[in-house]
Amino acid sequence: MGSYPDTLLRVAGGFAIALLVIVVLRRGHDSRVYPPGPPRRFLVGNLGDIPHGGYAWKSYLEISKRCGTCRSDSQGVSMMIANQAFAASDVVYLTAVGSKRLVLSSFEAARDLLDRKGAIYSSRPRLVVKNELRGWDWSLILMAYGKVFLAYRRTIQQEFAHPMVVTSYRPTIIRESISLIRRLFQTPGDMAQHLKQMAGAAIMMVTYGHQVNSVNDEFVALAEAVRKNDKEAPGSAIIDLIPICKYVPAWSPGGGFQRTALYARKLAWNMRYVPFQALKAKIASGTFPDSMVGRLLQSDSSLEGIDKDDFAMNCGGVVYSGALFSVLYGISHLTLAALLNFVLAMTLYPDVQQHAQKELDDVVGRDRLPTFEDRDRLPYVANIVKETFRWKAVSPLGVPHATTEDDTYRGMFIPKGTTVIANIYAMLHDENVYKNPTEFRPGRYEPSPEAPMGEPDPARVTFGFGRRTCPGRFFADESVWLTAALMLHTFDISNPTGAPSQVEWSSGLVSIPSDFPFKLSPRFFGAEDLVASFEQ
Ligand code: HEM
Repeated sequence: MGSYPDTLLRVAGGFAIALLVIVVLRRGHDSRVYPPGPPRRFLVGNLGDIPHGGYAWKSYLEISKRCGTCRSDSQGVSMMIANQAFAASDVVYLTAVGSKRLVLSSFEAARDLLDRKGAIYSSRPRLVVKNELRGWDWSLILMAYGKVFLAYRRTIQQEFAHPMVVTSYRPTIIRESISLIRRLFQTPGDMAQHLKQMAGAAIMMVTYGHQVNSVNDEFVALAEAVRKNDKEAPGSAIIDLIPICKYVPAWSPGGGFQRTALYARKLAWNMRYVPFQALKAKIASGTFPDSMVGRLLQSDSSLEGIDKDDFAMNCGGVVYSGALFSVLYGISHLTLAALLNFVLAMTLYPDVQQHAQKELDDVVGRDRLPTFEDRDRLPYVANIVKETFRWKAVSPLGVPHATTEDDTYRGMFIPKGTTVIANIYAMLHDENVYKNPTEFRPGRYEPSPEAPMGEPDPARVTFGFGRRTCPGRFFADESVWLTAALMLHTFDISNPTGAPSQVEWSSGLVSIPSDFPFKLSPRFFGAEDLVASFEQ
């Protein structure tokens, strides 16, 4: 916000006050009961409660705990009820300057609303800066619910459905994971770079049929340029709160954001146009690498009036860059974050690692590498992957949904146009569901007297909800599983310092751990040769 000149702020402030007066006047006639929320202040509502300055998932969880003692009165105005001990509220409602937010912090609430009432809980909030000024409305991730959204969603979902991943994408996942392990044997200290390259290369290959051979790849650089230029979280700018400001002309004081937006548009265009054109040129020259974008260019499916080239180009852009996630990192960074969390957990929990390695020795032995065919016979390794996705949420607040109709839930009114935030972090650390949630404990998924079916698979939460559930979840899960199994099989992962690791996770749409001490040592004689001689 500091980058916007004072004039714009003053204009924005004027509009805000006018809008607030209208909102307050209208509230006076409202007799509905809203979900609980912190007390609202005159004119500004919950503006001061809406988390700023990072780690919003923790702040929302605190609000939800406090709001066990909040009640909405019949005027829709929330207040704290002093000295009363209610359980935390898993549904919290905040309003500010005309915007409405509902924060869900239990799986049950997310399932009831986002899954079961998907028909009215599957849109995205209006994003003035990102979509309307910077032109990201082509991106499925940010698209409002409707016919065009459904056309894109159907395609991406089919392209990344489980059978498709198994039959078409596994060879790429295997090739990139093996090549990662080879690089780890050569320069283990560069692990983070190698993991990043692996995750990006796999996506790039299945999307455009393009082989990424180094982190300096030209297409990767285009996405990186977008990331560097586009750091604000979508929906966080003052213009998002007061959309009318978007009409401030570029030549007027405070209109500099228009020029920034134009530049951002150009970068985003290059990011999806350049790899797309490169693929088209390859196809024209007769060297047609199998890829999602290539298949779409050749398909005849109905596209709701969207130009076929635009459709294929936008699908490629969505999968590769992941519009929303590229604000901080590309989609591949979600996979990277999960893998870094896995390695960190192995340095912190050597018993877990040894247990998995014993399972690998028993099932796979030491004269070959684990493959997807071994997966069902390696339940402990599978549980390590589940626990990796639960222990540290890589996308702690997911992507906000928005309602397209008024609704009532547990007798509380939820208006049309409400932004709905699923606090994935809170759900994965819910003590009613996961015992000692901060501990990395893969055994929690095994049956026990307290949980006869084991604790629930975090995948029901990690990848979002309902009609917007992550379509890339099978691809991500298989990539993380194979990499984890190969690393556990070939390396001992340890903390060389012996001292506790001081790790911080970044705040933002993707939460990624900071550097931490680790050492990768070959686990048995011949491990490197197994990897070097591996053929698909
Ligand atoms: C560890 C890896 C990943 C995690 C944790 C993850 C998580 C998520 C989450 C939480 C959402 C929002 C869901 C919602 O709105 O409720 C999402 C959306 C999405 N993800 Fe993933 N994702 C991962 C990897 C991938 C990959 C590899 C792809 C590539 C195919 C992908 C493609 C998408 C797309 C296109 C959407 C938008 C769907 C829509 O708006 O309808 N994701 N992801």
